[in-house]
Amino acid sequence: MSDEQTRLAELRDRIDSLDKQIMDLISARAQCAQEVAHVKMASRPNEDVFFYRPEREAQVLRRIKAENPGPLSGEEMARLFREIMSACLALEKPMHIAFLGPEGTFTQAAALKHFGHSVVSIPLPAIDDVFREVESGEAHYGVVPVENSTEGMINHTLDMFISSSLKICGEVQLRIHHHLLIADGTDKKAIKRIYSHQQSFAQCRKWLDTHWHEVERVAVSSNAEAARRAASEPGAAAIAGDMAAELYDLRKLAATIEDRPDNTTRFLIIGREEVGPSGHDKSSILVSMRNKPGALYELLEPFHRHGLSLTRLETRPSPSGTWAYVFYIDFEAHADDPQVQTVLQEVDAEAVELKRLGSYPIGVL
Ligand SMILES: O=C(O)C(=O)C[C@]1(C(=O)O)C=C[C@@H](O)C=C1
Repeated sequence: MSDEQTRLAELRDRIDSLDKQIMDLISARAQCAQEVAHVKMASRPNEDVFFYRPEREAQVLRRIKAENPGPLSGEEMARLFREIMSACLALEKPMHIAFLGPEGTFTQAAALKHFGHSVVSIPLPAIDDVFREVESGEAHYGVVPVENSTEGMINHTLDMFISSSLKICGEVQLRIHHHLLIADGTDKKAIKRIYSHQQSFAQCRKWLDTHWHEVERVAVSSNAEAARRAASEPGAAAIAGDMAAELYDLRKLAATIEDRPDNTTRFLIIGREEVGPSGHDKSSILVSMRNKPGALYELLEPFHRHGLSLTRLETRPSPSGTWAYVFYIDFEAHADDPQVQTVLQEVDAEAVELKRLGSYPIGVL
C-alpha cells in the first residue's frame, strides 16, 4: 500500500467508527422523542395532543447554530438537525402538511425546508383549499406564500385570515431562483411560448424584456404547471425553479434569471393551535379602525410608546361595509409578553375589531 492509500484507509476507518457513534446517538435521540410522545399523550388523554412544537424546534435549531463548532456552517448543521428532528417527530406522529401545489412549487420547497422531509405532503390547487384542509383537520398544518421581496404581498393569503379561525404557527423564507427551462428535445430557436406563474414573470420581467421580448408569455396557475407544459408541448419553455425542473426532467437554458439577486418569498405555516414563546418571536394581528382622521396614528402610537418593533403594516380593503379599513400588522414579540397584552388592550379599545392571528418563532432556517 502507498502512503496515500494507508492514510486514506485510516481516515475511512475513523469515519466508519464516527458514523456508528452518530447512528447510536441519533437512535437514542429518537427513543427520547418516542418517550416525549408518551408523556404528551398521558398528560392529555382526552384532548388533541400537539406533537409538533414549533417553539421547541426553533430553540433547538437556534442552539445548534450558536454552538456549532465548524467546519460545517451553522446553516448546514441546522439543516442536518432539521431532518433529524423531522424523522423524530414522524416517529411520534407523521405530520400531514397541505401546501399550495402542485408538486414542484416553491411552496412545497418551503414546506420541506420548514418541516424536513419526513412529512406527508398534500398538494392542493388553491390557497383557499390549503386553509380548508387545515380547518377541517384533514391536514395538521398548511403552508401558503404571503409576501415576495420583489412583488410585494400575496393579498389573497392576507384576506383569508379575515374569515378563517386558523392561527399562524410559523414563518419560513426561501430564496427564489428562477430558470428558463426546456425539454431535452426542444431547440432554443423553436421556442414560441414561455409559460410561468404571473408572479414569476413579474420577478424576471427585465431579463425577459432583454432576451425574449418577441416570445409570447403565457401565465398559468403555477410554475410547476408551466414546467409540465414545457415538458410535453413542442416549442414551449417554462420559467420555474429547481424542484419543478427535476420533477419534469427539464434542462436549464438560462439559470437564475430573476431581476433581483435577493429575490425571496416568505411563507406562513397555518395551524389550529397557539404556539408558546420561543424567546425570539413575532406576532400578527388584523385590526379594523373607524374611518376618521388620525385613526392610523392612534393604532400605531401604543406600539411606539411601548417600544415594540413593527415589521409589517399592510392595508386591505374591507370585505364588508362595517370594516372601513383592515390593517394587517406584524410586530416582534410574543402575545404572552405583558407589554404586548397592554398594547393590544389599548388598540382593542380604539378598534372596531381586533383579531389575533398568532405568535410564532421568527424563522430560523
Ligand atoms: O420536545 C418535544 O416536544 C418533542 O416532541 C421532541 C422534538 C425533537 O425531536 O426535538 C420533536 C418534535 C417537536 O416538534 C419538537 C421537538
